Amino acid sequence: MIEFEDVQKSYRVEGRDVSALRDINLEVRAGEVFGVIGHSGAGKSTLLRLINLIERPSSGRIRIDGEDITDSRGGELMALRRGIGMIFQHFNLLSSKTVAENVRFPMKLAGTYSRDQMQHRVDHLLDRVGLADQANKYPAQLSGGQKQRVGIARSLACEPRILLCDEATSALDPQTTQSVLRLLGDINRELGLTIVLITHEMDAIRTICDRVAVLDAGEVVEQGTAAQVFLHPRHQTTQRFVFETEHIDEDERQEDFAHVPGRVLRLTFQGEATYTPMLGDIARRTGVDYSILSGRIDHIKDIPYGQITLSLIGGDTDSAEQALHGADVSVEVLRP
Ligand SMILES: Nc1ncnc2c1ncn2[C@@H]1O[C@H](COP(=O)(O)OP(=O)(O)OP(=O)(O)O)[C@@H](O)[C@H]1O
Repeated sequence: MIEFEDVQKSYRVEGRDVSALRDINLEVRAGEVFGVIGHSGAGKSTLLRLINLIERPSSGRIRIDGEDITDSRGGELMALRRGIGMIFQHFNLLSSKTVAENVRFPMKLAGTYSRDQMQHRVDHLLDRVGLADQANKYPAQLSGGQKQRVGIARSLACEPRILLCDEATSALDPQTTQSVLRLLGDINRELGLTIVLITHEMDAIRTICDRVAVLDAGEVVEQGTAAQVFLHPRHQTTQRFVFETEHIDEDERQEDFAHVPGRVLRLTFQGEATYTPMLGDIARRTGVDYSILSGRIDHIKDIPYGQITLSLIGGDTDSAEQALHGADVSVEVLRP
Protein backbone atom coordinates (compact mmCIF):
# COMPACT_ATOMS: atom_id res chain seq x y z
CA MET A 1 0.00 0.00 0.00
CA ILE A 2 1.17 3.54 -0.81
CA GLU A 3 0.02 6.29 1.55
CA PHE A 4 0.30 10.04 1.18
CA GLU A 5 -0.36 11.89 4.41
CA ASP A 6 -0.80 15.68 4.29
CA VAL A 7 1.75 15.94 1.48
CA GLN A 8 2.67 19.37 0.14
CA LYS A 9 5.15 20.07 -2.61
CA SER A 10 6.41 23.39 -3.80
CA TYR A 11 9.23 24.23 -6.19
CA ARG A 12 11.58 27.15 -5.76
CA VAL A 13 11.38 29.20 -8.97
CA GLU A 14 13.39 32.41 -9.27
CA GLY A 15 13.47 32.88 -5.51
CA ARG A 16 9.73 32.20 -5.08
CA ASP A 17 7.93 29.09 -3.84
CA VAL A 18 5.48 27.74 -6.43
CA SER A 19 2.99 25.29 -4.99
CA ALA A 20 2.58 22.11 -7.08
CA LEU A 21 0.66 19.88 -4.62
CA ARG A 22 -1.42 20.75 -1.54
CA ASP A 23 -2.94 18.62 1.22
CA ILE A 24 -2.57 15.34 -0.59
CA ASN A 25 -4.07 12.45 1.35
CA LEU A 26 -4.26 9.29 -0.72
CA GLU A 27 -4.17 5.56 -0.27
CA VAL A 28 -3.20 3.28 -3.13
CA ARG A 29 -4.08 -0.29 -2.16
CA ALA A 30 -1.68 -3.16 -2.80
CA GLY A 31 -2.41 -4.88 -6.11
CA GLU A 32 -4.78 -2.30 -7.54
CA VAL A 33 -4.52 -0.08 -10.60
CA PHE A 34 -4.85 3.47 -9.31
CA GLY A 35 -5.34 6.31 -11.77
CA VAL A 36 -4.58 9.97 -11.28
CA ILE A 37 -6.22 12.21 -13.85
CA GLY A 38 -5.76 15.94 -14.28
CA HIS A 39 -5.08 18.65 -16.82
CA SER A 40 -1.59 19.82 -17.72
CA GLY A 41 0.07 21.45 -14.70
CA ALA A 42 -2.32 19.86 -12.19
CA GLY A 43 0.59 18.15 -10.43
CA LYS A 44 0.33 14.58 -11.74
CA SER A 45 4.00 14.08 -12.61
CA THR A 46 5.04 15.61 -9.31
CA LEU A 47 2.78 13.22 -7.44
CA LEU A 48 4.18 10.25 -9.32
CA ARG A 49 7.79 11.30 -8.78
CA LEU A 50 7.23 11.56 -5.05
CA ILE A 51 6.58 7.82 -4.89
CA ASN A 52 10.12 6.91 -5.96
CA LEU A 53 11.51 10.10 -4.38
CA ILE A 54 12.78 11.61 -7.62
CA GLU A 55 11.13 14.60 -5.93
CA ARG A 56 10.88 15.01 -2.17
CA PRO A 57 7.81 16.41 -0.44
CA SER A 58 8.11 19.87 1.14
CA SER A 59 6.10 18.48 4.06
CA GLY A 60 3.98 15.45 4.95
CA ARG A 61 4.82 11.75 4.93
CA ILE A 62 4.83 9.01 2.30
CA ARG A 63 4.62 5.36 3.35
CA ILE A 64 4.97 2.18 1.34
CA ASP A 65 3.64 -1.01 2.96
CA GLY A 66 3.59 0.82 6.28
CA GLU A 67 7.22 1.90 6.05
CA ASP A 68 7.89 5.65 6.08
CA ILE A 69 10.10 6.28 3.03
CA THR A 70 10.06 10.09 3.14
CA ASP A 71 13.62 10.49 4.38
CA SER A 72 15.21 7.46 2.64
CA ARG A 73 18.75 8.03 1.37
CA GLY A 74 21.77 6.04 0.18
CA GLY A 75 21.38 2.26 0.01
CA GLU A 76 17.87 2.43 1.39
CA LEU A 77 16.80 4.77 -1.42
CA MET A 78 18.44 2.55 -4.06
CA ALA A 79 16.60 -0.51 -2.71
CA LEU A 80 13.33 1.45 -2.72
CA ARG A 81 13.81 2.49 -6.35
CA ARG A 82 14.68 -1.06 -7.42
CA GLY A 83 11.27 -2.11 -6.12
CA ILE A 84 9.51 0.50 -8.26
CA GLY A 85 9.40 0.26 -12.06
CA MET A 86 8.49 3.17 -14.28
CA ILE A 87 7.33 3.69 -17.85
CA PHE A 88 7.23 6.99 -19.69
CA GLN A 89 5.27 8.81 -22.37
CA HIS A 90 8.30 8.92 -24.70
CA PHE A 91 9.54 5.46 -23.69
CA ASN A 92 13.07 6.66 -22.68
CA LEU A 93 14.82 3.68 -24.31
CA LEU A 94 18.56 3.72 -24.94
CA SER A 95 18.81 4.18 -28.70
CA SER A 96 22.30 2.68 -29.03
CA LYS A 97 21.27 -0.56 -27.32
CA THR A 98 19.17 -3.40 -28.70
CA VAL A 99 15.77 -4.29 -27.31
CA ALA A 100 17.29 -7.16 -25.28
CA GLU A 101 20.08 -4.92 -23.95
CA ASN A 102 17.54 -2.29 -22.91
CA VAL A 103 15.64 -4.87 -20.87
CA ARG A 104 18.89 -6.30 -19.40
CA PHE A 105 20.23 -2.87 -18.43
CA PRO A 106 18.47 -2.33 -15.05
CA MET A 107 19.50 -5.84 -13.93
CA LYS A 108 23.13 -5.07 -14.83
CA LEU A 109 22.91 -1.85 -12.79
CA ALA A 110 21.37 -3.69 -9.84
CA GLY A 111 24.29 -6.14 -9.90
CA THR A 112 22.28 -8.84 -8.16
CA TYR A 113 21.53 -11.09 -11.15
CA SER A 114 23.84 -13.70 -12.68
CA ARG A 115 24.41 -13.78 -16.47
CA ASP A 116 22.08 -16.75 -16.82
CA GLN A 117 19.38 -15.18 -14.68
CA MET A 118 19.55 -12.00 -16.76
CA GLN A 119 19.28 -13.92 -20.04
CA HIS A 120 16.40 -15.99 -18.69
CA ARG A 121 14.52 -12.87 -17.52
CA VAL A 122 15.12 -10.98 -20.78
CA ASP A 123 13.74 -13.94 -22.79
CA HIS A 124 10.80 -14.38 -20.46
CA LEU A 125 9.88 -10.67 -20.37
CA LEU A 126 10.19 -10.13 -24.12
CA ASP A 127 8.03 -13.18 -24.66
CA ARG A 128 5.47 -11.85 -22.16
CA VAL A 129 5.14 -8.50 -23.96
CA GLY A 130 4.98 -10.20 -27.37
CA LEU A 131 8.40 -9.13 -28.66
CA ALA A 132 10.42 -12.35 -28.51
CA ASP A 133 11.28 -11.95 -32.20
CA GLN A 134 12.45 -8.33 -31.86
CA ALA A 135 15.23 -8.90 -29.29
CA ASN A 136 18.09 -7.83 -31.59
CA LYS A 137 16.43 -4.80 -33.13
CA TYR A 138 17.15 -1.22 -32.10
CA PRO A 139 14.42 1.08 -30.72
CA ALA A 140 14.39 3.18 -33.92
CA GLN A 141 13.24 0.07 -35.83
CA LEU A 142 10.13 -0.36 -33.68
CA SER A 143 6.64 1.19 -33.70
CA GLY A 144 5.47 3.34 -30.76
CA GLY A 145 3.43 0.49 -29.30
CA GLN A 146 6.41 -1.90 -29.57
CA LYS A 147 8.69 0.67 -27.90
CA GLN A 148 6.27 0.96 -24.99
CA ARG A 149 6.19 -2.84 -24.71
CA VAL A 150 10.00 -2.77 -24.40
CA GLY A 151 9.54 -0.05 -21.77
CA ILE A 152 7.16 -2.32 -19.88
CA ALA A 153 9.52 -5.33 -20.11
CA ARG A 154 12.41 -3.15 -18.88
CA SER A 155 10.33 -1.77 -15.99
CA LEU A 156 9.61 -5.32 -14.82
CA ALA A 157 13.22 -6.52 -15.09
CA CYS A 158 14.09 -6.14 -11.41
CA GLU A 159 10.79 -7.64 -10.22
CA PRO A 160 9.21 -4.46 -8.83
CA ARG A 161 6.19 -4.45 -6.53
CA ILE A 162 5.00 -1.09 -7.87
CA LEU A 163 4.81 0.20 -11.45
CA LEU A 164 4.51 3.93 -12.14
CA CYS A 165 3.08 4.90 -15.54
CA ASP A 166 3.76 8.48 -16.61
CA GLU A 167 1.30 9.26 -19.44
CA ALA A 168 2.35 5.90 -20.86
CA THR A 169 -0.16 5.86 -23.69
CA SER A 170 -0.39 9.56 -24.54
CA ALA A 171 1.93 9.25 -27.56
CA LEU A 172 0.07 6.25 -29.00
CA ASP A 173 -2.90 5.96 -31.35
CA PRO A 174 -6.23 4.79 -29.83
CA GLN A 175 -5.92 1.16 -30.95
CA THR A 176 -2.33 0.80 -29.71
CA THR A 177 -3.34 2.57 -26.49
CA GLN A 178 -5.98 -0.08 -25.85
CA SER A 179 -3.58 -2.97 -26.46
CA VAL A 180 -0.90 -1.46 -24.17
CA LEU A 181 -3.52 -0.81 -21.47
CA ARG A 182 -4.78 -4.39 -21.80
CA LEU A 183 -1.20 -5.66 -21.39
CA LEU A 184 -0.78 -3.55 -18.25
CA GLY A 185 -4.09 -4.86 -16.89
CA ASP A 186 -3.04 -8.49 -17.54
CA ILE A 187 0.34 -7.94 -15.88
CA ASN A 188 -1.38 -6.33 -12.88
CA ARG A 189 -3.53 -9.44 -12.46
CA GLU A 190 -0.76 -11.99 -13.13
CA LEU A 191 1.88 -10.44 -10.88
CA GLY A 192 -0.32 -8.72 -8.30
CA LEU A 193 1.66 -5.60 -9.17
CA THR A 194 0.40 -2.26 -7.82
CA ILE A 195 0.09 0.20 -10.71
CA VAL A 196 -0.16 3.98 -10.38
CA LEU A 197 -1.03 5.57 -13.69
CA ILE A 198 -1.19 9.28 -14.44
CA THR A 199 -3.10 10.46 -17.47
CA HIS A 200 -5.20 13.23 -18.92
CA GLU A 201 -7.38 10.69 -20.75
CA MET A 202 -10.52 9.38 -19.07
CA ASP A 203 -10.52 6.39 -21.43
CA ALA A 204 -7.30 5.08 -19.87
CA ILE A 205 -8.96 5.30 -16.45
CA ARG A 206 -12.09 3.55 -17.71
CA THR A 207 -10.15 0.71 -19.33
CA ILE A 208 -7.96 -0.48 -16.45
CA CYS A 209 -8.26 1.51 -13.24
CA ASP A 210 -9.88 0.19 -10.07
CA ARG A 211 -9.82 3.54 -8.32
CA VAL A 212 -9.06 7.07 -9.35
CA ALA A 213 -8.16 10.48 -7.95
CA VAL A 214 -8.84 13.70 -9.84
CA LEU A 215 -6.20 16.39 -9.45
CA ASP A 216 -6.97 20.02 -10.09
CA ALA A 217 -4.44 22.81 -9.48
CA GLY A 218 -2.46 20.69 -7.04
CA GLU A 219 -5.40 19.35 -5.03
CA VAL A 220 -7.35 16.10 -5.07
CA VAL A 221 -10.87 17.29 -5.85
CA GLU A 222 -12.52 13.89 -6.16
CA GLN A 223 -11.59 10.25 -5.57
CA GLY A 224 -13.37 6.93 -5.56
CA THR A 225 -13.83 3.76 -7.58
CA ALA A 226 -13.47 4.23 -11.33
CA ALA A 227 -17.18 3.39 -11.69
CA GLN A 228 -18.27 5.99 -9.12
CA VAL A 229 -16.11 8.73 -10.54
CA PHE A 230 -16.90 7.94 -14.18
CA LEU A 231 -20.63 7.40 -13.84
CA HIS A 232 -21.40 9.99 -11.18
CA PRO A 233 -18.77 12.72 -11.47
CA ARG A 234 -19.36 15.39 -8.82
CA HIS A 235 -16.61 17.94 -9.36
CA GLN A 236 -16.72 20.23 -12.38
CA THR A 237 -13.25 19.12 -13.52
CA THR A 238 -14.27 15.45 -13.44
CA GLN A 239 -17.50 16.20 -15.28
CA ARG A 240 -15.53 17.93 -18.00
CA PHE A 241 -13.23 14.90 -18.39
CA VAL A 242 -16.21 12.56 -18.64
CA PHE A 243 -18.12 14.75 -21.09
CA GLU A 244 -15.01 15.09 -23.25
CA THR A 245 -14.52 11.36 -23.48
CA GLU A 246 -18.24 10.76 -24.13
CA HIS A 247 -18.20 13.57 -26.72
CA ILE A 248 -21.06 15.29 -24.89
CA ASP A 249 -21.53 18.99 -25.42
CA GLU A 250 -23.56 20.16 -22.41
CA ASP A 251 -24.97 23.27 -24.17
CA GLU A 252 -25.96 21.31 -27.24
CA ARG A 253 -27.61 18.70 -25.05
CA GLN A 254 -29.67 21.27 -23.14
CA GLU A 255 -30.81 22.65 -26.48
CA ASP A 256 -31.86 19.17 -27.65
CA PHE A 257 -33.89 18.67 -24.47
CA ALA A 258 -35.72 21.92 -25.09
CA HIS A 259 -37.42 20.30 -28.09
CA VAL A 260 -38.52 17.19 -26.17
CA PRO A 261 -41.65 17.06 -24.02
CA GLY A 262 -41.90 15.36 -20.60
CA ARG A 263 -39.53 14.65 -17.72
CA VAL A 264 -35.95 14.03 -18.80
CA LEU A 265 -34.03 11.41 -16.80
CA ARG A 266 -30.59 9.88 -17.08
CA LEU A 267 -30.52 6.26 -15.93
CA THR A 268 -27.31 4.47 -15.04
CA PHE A 269 -27.28 0.67 -14.82
CA GLN A 270 -24.33 -1.29 -13.47
CA GLY A 271 -23.44 -4.98 -13.41
CA GLU A 272 -26.39 -7.37 -13.82
CA ALA A 273 -28.91 -4.52 -13.99
CA THR A 274 -27.35 -3.48 -17.31
CA TYR A 275 -28.95 -6.43 -19.07
CA THR A 276 -32.26 -6.62 -17.17
CA PRO A 277 -35.25 -5.64 -19.29
CA MET A 278 -37.26 -3.30 -17.08
CA LEU A 279 -38.20 -0.21 -19.03
CA GLY A 280 -41.07 -1.80 -20.95
CA ASP A 281 -42.47 -3.38 -17.80
CA ILE A 282 -42.38 -0.13 -15.81
CA ALA A 283 -43.90 1.80 -18.71
CA ARG A 284 -46.79 -0.69 -18.95
CA ARG A 285 -47.47 -0.65 -15.21
CA THR A 286 -47.45 3.15 -14.89
CA GLY A 287 -48.96 4.06 -18.22
CA VAL A 288 -46.08 6.34 -19.21
CA ASP A 289 -44.64 6.56 -22.65
CA TYR A 290 -40.93 7.04 -23.08
CA SER A 291 -38.55 8.02 -25.81
CA ILE A 292 -34.83 7.35 -25.69
CA LEU A 293 -32.73 10.44 -26.36
CA SER A 294 -29.30 8.82 -26.09
CA GLY A 295 -27.75 5.66 -24.74
CA ARG A 296 -24.71 3.41 -24.54
CA ILE A 297 -23.58 0.15 -23.03
CA ASP A 298 -19.90 -0.21 -22.21
CA HIS A 299 -17.47 -1.42 -19.55
CA ILE A 300 -15.53 0.19 -16.74
CA LYS A 301 -12.65 -2.23 -16.32
CA ASP A 302 -14.66 -5.50 -16.16
CA ILE A 303 -17.95 -4.04 -14.97
CA PRO A 304 -20.65 -3.58 -17.61
CA TYR A 305 -22.69 -0.42 -17.39
CA GLY A 306 -25.42 1.23 -19.37
CA GLN A 307 -26.41 4.83 -19.44
CA ILE A 308 -29.52 6.13 -21.18
CA THR A 309 -31.22 9.46 -21.30
CA LEU A 310 -34.97 9.33 -21.83
CA SER A 311 -38.05 11.46 -21.55
CA LEU A 312 -41.15 10.22 -19.76
CA ILE A 313 -44.42 11.44 -21.18
CA GLY A 314 -47.97 11.06 -19.83
CA GLY A 315 -49.18 8.44 -17.31
CA ASP A 316 -47.91 8.34 -13.73
CA THR A 317 -44.36 9.67 -14.15
CA ASP A 318 -43.74 9.86 -10.38
CA SER A 319 -44.49 6.16 -9.95
CA ALA A 320 -42.35 5.32 -12.99
CA GLU A 321 -39.44 7.26 -11.50
CA GLN A 322 -39.92 5.55 -8.14
CA ALA A 323 -40.04 2.11 -9.78
CA LEU A 324 -36.75 2.85 -11.51
CA HIS A 325 -35.18 3.91 -8.19
CA GLY A 326 -36.38 0.62 -6.70
CA ALA A 327 -34.90 -1.41 -9.57
CA ASP A 328 -31.25 -0.82 -8.73
CA VAL A 329 -30.94 1.94 -11.29
CA SER A 330 -29.38 5.27 -10.50
CA VAL A 331 -31.75 8.01 -11.65
CA GLU A 332 -30.77 11.63 -12.26
CA VAL A 333 -33.43 14.13 -13.19
CA LEU A 334 -32.00 16.29 -15.96
CA ARG A 335 -35.25 18.20 -16.34
CA PRO A 336 -38.19 17.87 -13.89
N1 LIG B 1 11.16 20.96 -11.59
C1 LIG B 1 10.25 21.94 -11.47
N2 LIG B 1 10.61 23.20 -11.15
C2 LIG B 1 9.70 24.17 -11.01
N3 LIG B 1 8.39 24.00 -11.17
C3 LIG B 1 7.95 22.78 -11.50
C4 LIG B 1 8.84 21.69 -11.67
N4 LIG B 1 8.13 20.58 -11.99
C5 LIG B 1 6.83 20.97 -12.03
N5 LIG B 1 6.72 22.28 -11.73
C6 LIG B 1 5.46 23.05 -11.63
O1 LIG B 1 4.58 22.35 -10.76
C7 LIG B 1 3.24 22.34 -11.26
C8 LIG B 1 2.79 20.90 -11.49
O2 LIG B 1 3.55 20.33 -12.54
P1 LIG B 1 3.48 18.80 -12.98
O3 LIG B 1 4.47 18.57 -14.06
O4 LIG B 1 3.56 17.94 -11.77
O5 LIG B 1 1.98 18.74 -13.55
P2 LIG B 1 1.35 17.68 -14.54
O6 LIG B 1 -0.08 17.53 -14.12
O7 LIG B 1 2.16 16.45 -14.59
O8 LIG B 1 1.42 18.43 -15.92
P3 LIG B 1 1.84 17.83 -17.38
O9 LIG B 1 0.73 16.89 -17.76
O10 LIG B 1 1.86 19.07 -18.24
O11 LIG B 1 3.15 17.18 -17.22
C9 LIG B 1 3.26 23.18 -12.51
O12 LIG B 1 2.90 24.49 -12.16
C10 LIG B 1 4.73 23.13 -12.96
O13 LIG B 1 5.08 24.29 -13.67
